[in-house]
Amino acid sequence: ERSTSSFSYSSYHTLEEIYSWMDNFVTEHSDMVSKIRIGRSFENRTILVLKFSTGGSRRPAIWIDTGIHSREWITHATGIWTAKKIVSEYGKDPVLTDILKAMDIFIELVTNPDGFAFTHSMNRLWRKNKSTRRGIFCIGVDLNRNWKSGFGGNGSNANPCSETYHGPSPQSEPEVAAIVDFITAHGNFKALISIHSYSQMLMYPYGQTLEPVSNEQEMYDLAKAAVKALHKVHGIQYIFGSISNTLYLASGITVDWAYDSGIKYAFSFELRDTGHFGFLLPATQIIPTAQETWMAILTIMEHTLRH
Ligand SMILES: O=C(O)[C@H](Cc1ccccc1)CC(O)(O)C[N+](=O)[O-]
Ligand SMILES: [Zn+2]
Repeated sequence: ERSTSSFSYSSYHTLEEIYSWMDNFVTEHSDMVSKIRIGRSFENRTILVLKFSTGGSRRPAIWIDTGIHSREWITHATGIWTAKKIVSEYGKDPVLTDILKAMDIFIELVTNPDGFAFTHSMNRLWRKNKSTRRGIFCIGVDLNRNWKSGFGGNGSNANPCSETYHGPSPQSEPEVAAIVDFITAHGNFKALISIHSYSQMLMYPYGQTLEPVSNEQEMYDLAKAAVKALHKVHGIQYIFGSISNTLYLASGITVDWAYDSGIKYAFSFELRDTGHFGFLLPATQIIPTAQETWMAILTIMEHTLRH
């Protein structure tokens, strides 16, 4: 494909189609968008991040990742639509324009490329990455349990055959280490949004404990405002709160690491639906889901800009 004009934002795509779209997208928006390779996956696929910037150097930054769990296809599709929305709205939407005049946005669309390829080739419901180790007879680590904060705690599993296997050590997985190294080296991230599906929830740390974060009231109020903005678009109801309170204990997760690393506005979405289709959400819901999620993301980004 030579241009993004033939790309369908209302369809699910393969890894190759997404990587090809990224190349065309960067070419077509080279004034604002660049592509950064932050590492390689276990099976040696390149791990790519899109950077949206209108200038400056090392501006305060916002991180968005989708697809850390490979079967959650609505999240990659939402991320792609969001990338297109950012370049379309700059200079039009005053809030987004203000954000991009002061901050940079980084989006990692395929955070688990090996798992994603596997959901297309062999097992649509694969969740983990595809790492293997000598003497271990089950494949893959849950990349949302492999982070340093609370590693190995309740809400993660030491059994390699578990869907929530935390791996042999924190950041043992190249897909996690690549993000940790990139965000740590950058050193100026103010917000992190890690997008999952499904359940229709907007959550914040901690997952590892029921203890509230220091800015719990602020996070609660921001999540409430974001969920309200989301609901206004298509009437979809989200619940919100801390991960441990709203969902269950989960240890070694992305947003607990981000929060403990000083990224105070760390959130995790669970997109549509509430279980009717689950991970197999029909493609007809991609654009409606992305449209409503955009309003919540914009709310979080604006708060980050202004605080
Ligand atoms: O267990 C998980 O990692 C997510 C819930 C979650 C999401 C963010 C931080 C901690 C937990 C649930 C899901 O999105 O993976 C759906 N699922 O259980 O497959
Ligand atoms: Zn998930």
